[in-house]
Amino acid sequence: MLEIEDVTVRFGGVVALSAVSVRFDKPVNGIIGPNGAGKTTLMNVLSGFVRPASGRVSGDGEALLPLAPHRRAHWGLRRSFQKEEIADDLTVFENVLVQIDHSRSPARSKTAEVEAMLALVGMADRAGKIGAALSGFERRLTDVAKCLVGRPRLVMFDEPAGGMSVDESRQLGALIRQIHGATGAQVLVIDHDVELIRTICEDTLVLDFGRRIAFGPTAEVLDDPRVKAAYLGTEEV
Ligand SMILES: Nc1ncnc2c1ncn2[C@@H]1O[C@H](COP(=O)(O)OP(=O)(O)OP(=O)(O)O)[C@@H](O)[C@H]1O
Repeated sequence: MLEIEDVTVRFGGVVALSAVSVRFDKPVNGIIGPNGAGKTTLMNVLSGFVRPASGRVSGDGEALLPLAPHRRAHWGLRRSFQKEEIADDLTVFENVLVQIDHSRSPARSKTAEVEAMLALVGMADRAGKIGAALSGFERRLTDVAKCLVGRPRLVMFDEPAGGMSVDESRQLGALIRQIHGATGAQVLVIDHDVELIRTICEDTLVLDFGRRIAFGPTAEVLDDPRVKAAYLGTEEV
């Protein structure tokens, strides 16, 4: 469970997040809002790139804000960025293995874990392909596998469907739905594709100008007049 309490972030005169509190306790949770609403800032607070002016964050009861970013990774925090981080000269298998190479588990169990996650994302048959030869979608799937090895507890996706076709976005959505069952990790997804959020997220947080304007079951939230008003003139909900 991820608990965010009273988190405020300021960049000079801009209040990017204003006393945001929310408790995510479902397997897959969404964060939506118009441009500049504070979505990425909230993920940056969780991953440790941005230090809030005030507030607390706990994951499974453990305070996360005092932990340096690498300690959060050790705790089980994973993040997939809009632009995937795939090494061009390594194979798909090696790109994923690098994530857990330092762990003390026996080599055989690390290999088995990488193979299992490549099978889950549908890349087992391309494990030997080098990064430079991958399509955009294959890079995304490899990046997801990287997030799933090493016992993740919280996996965050920042616009995972950006640049994907409708079919790829659907496949990615189905994969994201499987993460909790396969690894036990909770998932947080930011995306402008409201249909993706509607399909895969049990609960959704809506931010607007750094404030929480709605939170709860996704269908109810998307039907909320305040949410529709926030999107008016920008995007369809
Ligand atoms: N490093 C920074 N320095 C100054 N201002 C920032 C910084 N990062 C974000 N902001 C500002 O904070 C506000 C929230 O930005 P943020 O990127 O979190 O929004 P967002 O909801 O992710 O938007 P988008 O959907 O466009 O990605 C915006 O006004 C933005 O200009």
